[in-house]
Amino acid sequence: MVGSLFGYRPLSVIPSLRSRSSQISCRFGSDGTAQVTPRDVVQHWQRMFEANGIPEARESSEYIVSFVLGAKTFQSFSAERLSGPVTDQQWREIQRLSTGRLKRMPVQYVIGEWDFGDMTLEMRPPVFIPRPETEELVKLIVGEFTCKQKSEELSHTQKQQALLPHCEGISRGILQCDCESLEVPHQTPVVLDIGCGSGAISLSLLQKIPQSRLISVDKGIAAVNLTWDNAVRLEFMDRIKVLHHNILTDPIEKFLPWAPVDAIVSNPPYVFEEDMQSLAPEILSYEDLDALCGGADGLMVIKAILLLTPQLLKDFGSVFLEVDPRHPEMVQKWLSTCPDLRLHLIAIHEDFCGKPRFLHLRKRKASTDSCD
Ligand SMILES: C[S@@+](CC[C@H](N)C(=O)[O-])C[C@H]1O[C@@H](n2cnc3c(N)ncnc32)[C@H](O)[C@@H]1O
Repeated sequence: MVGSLFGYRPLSVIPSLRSRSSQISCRFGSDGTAQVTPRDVVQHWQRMFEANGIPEARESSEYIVSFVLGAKTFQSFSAERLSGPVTDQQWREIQRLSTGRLKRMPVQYVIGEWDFGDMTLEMRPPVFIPRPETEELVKLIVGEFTCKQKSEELSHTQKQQALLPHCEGISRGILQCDCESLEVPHQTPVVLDIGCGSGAISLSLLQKIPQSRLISVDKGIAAVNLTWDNAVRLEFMDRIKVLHHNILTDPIEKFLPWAPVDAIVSNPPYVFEEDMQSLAPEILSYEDLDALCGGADGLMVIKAILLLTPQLLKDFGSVFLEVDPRHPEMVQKWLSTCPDLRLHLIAIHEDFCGKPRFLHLRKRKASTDSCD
């Protein structure tokens, strides 16, 4: 879950901003007044961040300056804009935001927004900031539904000949297609997202699977509110239900009106308790630690999710999970002790660092075995 813009260096002492601020170099405009350009400001704050041991100093400075000047990235500025002046008001705003970064606040919270896929989401502490690897999880889920939708247009024989290679093509991990499940229509899939955080997974699925409906739940009220606000911002309110719900303690009955669902997805808290202290100060000081800590073996919430499947998931429905690289083996072992769940691990996918990161499980039909 630890993505870019998060460093691991210990918090250093922050010297006075005033003394360093006066060191900014400036040019003079035609009227003789001092002019500070975006490039000067980026360099200034980069030096400030470096001097204070702030990780990713250059990127942090560029993001903050770009945000205040109304651009996504510093690279998108024209040469003309880069040499033009920064106004007093902009300079004060950059200074205000950069002061937050000097206190190790993640840039995503400093600027109050972040991109996930091609969507811009509002970010508010302490709601978990979506990590880039989770975009891979979304791609796998979208691939699964695309695969199933295409299957509806083919005969069974055609499916075996044409669809299975397609399925394999969209996976980078192990994949065994469960032929029977390809019969299940998924015209308007209902997906349950457990631990929705900012809404990153839910809203991406709504965007990429146009007929889908999402039930998004989180135990944190700040997360529930942020998911809803992001849904409003992206105009997905009609297709999403956001619920404040703790799957470890609250009764399952709340979900029954929507059950059984076609898929359950989650990027749950999965960090092993003993690894929590080695997380970056940005994470430890600002993000909700309940979004990260998965208990002693990182499996506390993962097991709770899998235990919901008998009541909430359709036969042949899928579960997609983001996990720690040690988890695929542990989950497989645990599932072998729970045959009643009828869950079958069909794929382990790697993240962009080559680590086994995503699990795809499928629920077998009660009295029959799957065909693989
Ligand atoms: C790692 S974050 C993922 C957030 C978001 N899905 C994403 O990928 O950016 C895990 C989320 O699960 C929520 N969570 C943790 N334990 C939970 C529980 N028992 N029931 C419901 N949600 C839980 C946390 O509040 C947090 O928002």
